[in-house]
Amino acid sequence: MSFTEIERRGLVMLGCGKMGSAMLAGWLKGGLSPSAVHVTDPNPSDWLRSTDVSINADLPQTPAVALVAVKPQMMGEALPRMASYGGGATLFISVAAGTPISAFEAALGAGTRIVRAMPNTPAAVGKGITAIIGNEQAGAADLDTAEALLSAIGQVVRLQTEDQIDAVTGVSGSGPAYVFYMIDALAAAGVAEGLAPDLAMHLAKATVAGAGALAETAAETPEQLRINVTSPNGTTQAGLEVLMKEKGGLMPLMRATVAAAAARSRELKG
Ligand SMILES: NC(=O)C1=CN([C@@H]2O[C@H](COP(=O)(O)OP(=O)(O)OC[C@H]3O[C@@H](n4cnc5c(N)ncnc54)[C@H](O)[C@@H]3O)[C@@H](O)[C@H]2O)C=CC1
Ligand SMILES: O=C(O)[C@@H]1CCC=N1
Repeated sequence: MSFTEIERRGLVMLGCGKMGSAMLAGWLKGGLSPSAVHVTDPNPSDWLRSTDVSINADLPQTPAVALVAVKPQMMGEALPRMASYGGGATLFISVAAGTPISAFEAALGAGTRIVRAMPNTPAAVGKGITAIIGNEQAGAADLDTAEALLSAIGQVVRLQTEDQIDAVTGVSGSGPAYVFYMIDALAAAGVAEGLAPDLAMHLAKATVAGAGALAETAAETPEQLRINVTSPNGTTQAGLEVLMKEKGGLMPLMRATVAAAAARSRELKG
């Protein structure tokens, strides 16, 4: 399967909210024809309506790909609409947290090719990272197709086992939210030190974006990059003595944060 086939047979999206829209924005930006995309969503956003994709209209009979992007809690109600695509002709890609491959196999029937994926919202600007794992029916070509599609919105990593996806969800699926909160916290701390809110937010956003870009591209480890900022007995050292406290510092806090998210992912399986 290739993008040509997606253009020819269509891509159906079941649900197109925040995550679906982030992915769709990336695909449209990457050159996917809006006419190839068919969205089923009872509550399409203004942004979605502003695109030229087909919304809540007739669906293709055997689309190349069906992307499932509804909340796990809506799955039972939404998935039966896709049942006619089960059995093998259409490749299913689900981004739903918590919903295991076995639930799709039960709803869509034996022989259905399913790739479970965990993306994140920086997909909207082509900077996402998505982890994927396929079921037994999904062959190498299906994983290649999923990877090609998801590469249009950022990086793709392949998992060895499905249970890894709970930890992935806790780290990179939910991770952007932690970083956005860190931006808010950094900006609020700047305001508390006397900066105007706009300036503090500008500094916080640019610092997180710049540090992220440096961490991703530099040859040095994040640890070394941190050391490079830290002059002996200087300002950073004073700040890090608070942030790196063994008890109550960022390390145990992040450990507990990711553990809670991963535990919720496991819980959603029911
Ligand atoms: N938001 C994020 O950062 C990420 C979300 N996910 C997963 O993506 C999925 C969607 O999450 P969000 O986009 O955040 O939620 P959302 O609430 O923004 O989007 C869900 C969409 O599904 C639609 N919907 C509800 N019932 C439906 C039905 N019966 N048929 C078709 N569409 C229906 C809603 O109208 C909504 O537009 C979830 O399963 C979530 O676990 C995965 C990774 C990251
Ligand atoms: O919060 C959630 O459940 C979804 C999954 C990962 C990010 N958002």
